[in-house]
Amino acid sequence: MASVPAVSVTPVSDFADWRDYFALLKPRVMTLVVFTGLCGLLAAPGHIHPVIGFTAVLCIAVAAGASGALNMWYEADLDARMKRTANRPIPAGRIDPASAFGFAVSLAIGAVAVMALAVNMAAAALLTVSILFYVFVYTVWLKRRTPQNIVIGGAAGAFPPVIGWAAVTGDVTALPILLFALIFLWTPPHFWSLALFVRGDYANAGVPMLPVTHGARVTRGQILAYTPLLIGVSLVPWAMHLTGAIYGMTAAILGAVFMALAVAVFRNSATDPAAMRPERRLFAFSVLYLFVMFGALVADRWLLA
Ligand code: HEM
Ligand SMILES: CC(C)=CCC/C(C)=C/CC/C(C)=C/COP(=O)(O)OP(=O)(O)O
Repeated sequence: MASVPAVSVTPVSDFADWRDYFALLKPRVMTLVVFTGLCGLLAAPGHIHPVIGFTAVLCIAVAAGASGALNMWYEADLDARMKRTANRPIPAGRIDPASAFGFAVSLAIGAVAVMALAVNMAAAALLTVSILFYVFVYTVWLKRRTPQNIVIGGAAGAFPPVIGWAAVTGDVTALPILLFALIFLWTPPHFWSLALFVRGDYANAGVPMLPVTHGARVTRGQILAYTPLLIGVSLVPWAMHLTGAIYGMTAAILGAVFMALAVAVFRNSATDPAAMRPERRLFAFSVLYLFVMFGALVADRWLLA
């Protein structure tokens, strides 16, 4: 007798729950966005009521999450072709694109509206620019067109400390502009070190990331070229006496480590991701670097004030 076929039970994970909506917000990347935004706010001169300050940081988090969700909505086709992203809620079929789009647009509009009403117009305007930059300039316009996508489009991720600062002061002065430049110059080594060891994914999806279009050697050279620029800019706030010794020493020490790791990447000639330990180390360190640098900025302002 033929055996009875097993009844197919749809796994619970095929249905969206709150965790899938949360995943749309790219929560891991958001940690650093929130931290740099909070540090921008804490480093700014003047006073902000703690509830308003909390609201401003929440708006930055929600807006960053909303633009991450819009990025996932727009790129579901690419995400489906990459191992790292294939299980995201939209390509995996757990959230339908229309629901994701509605969710993301509502959050983005809500975040800007609350920032405008509860905090100030300068912070709301900067928040709007950063959302539009991530969604239109990076995701829609540049990502599929040029290996410079993350250099130009990456500026979106440099806005949070400027927004945090503007939430307190209502304006933008030299220090927040330097913090913007710091993240702007940090993004290429951050991303290209990762892109080297996940190059295959981007090649499969046809995304023109630098290691795909110009190979590992050029990418490693570009990482090495950006690192001294990053270190140079990181020291300017201290040289201009906009920050104190804690920040200055942190920038010097972490900058030296960053440089040593970038040199190790440059000296590596491996093309097999399994032999890209220097690249993995630099990527992991890049995240720690930004956390510690912004922590030092706040420590300076509050401990040495
Ligand atoms: C265009 C610029 C950028 C690109 C293309 C990029 C890309 C990536 C990718 C693909 C990952 C891998 C892990 C993941 O999918 O979560 C990652 C990790 C990460 N990125 Fe970026 N990134 C950029 C800029 C930024 C910025 C500006 C920040 C924050 C200031 C940031 C913070 C992080 C953090 C914290 C992680 C680690 C997440 C984890 O623990 O897995 N990134 N980035
Ligand atoms: C306040 C505000 C709106 C902040 C902007 C948020 C932000 C951190 C933007 C930086 C860009 C970023 C994380 C790109 C990720 O690349 P990707 O989207 O190509 O990554 P993926 O391959 O993982 O989808």
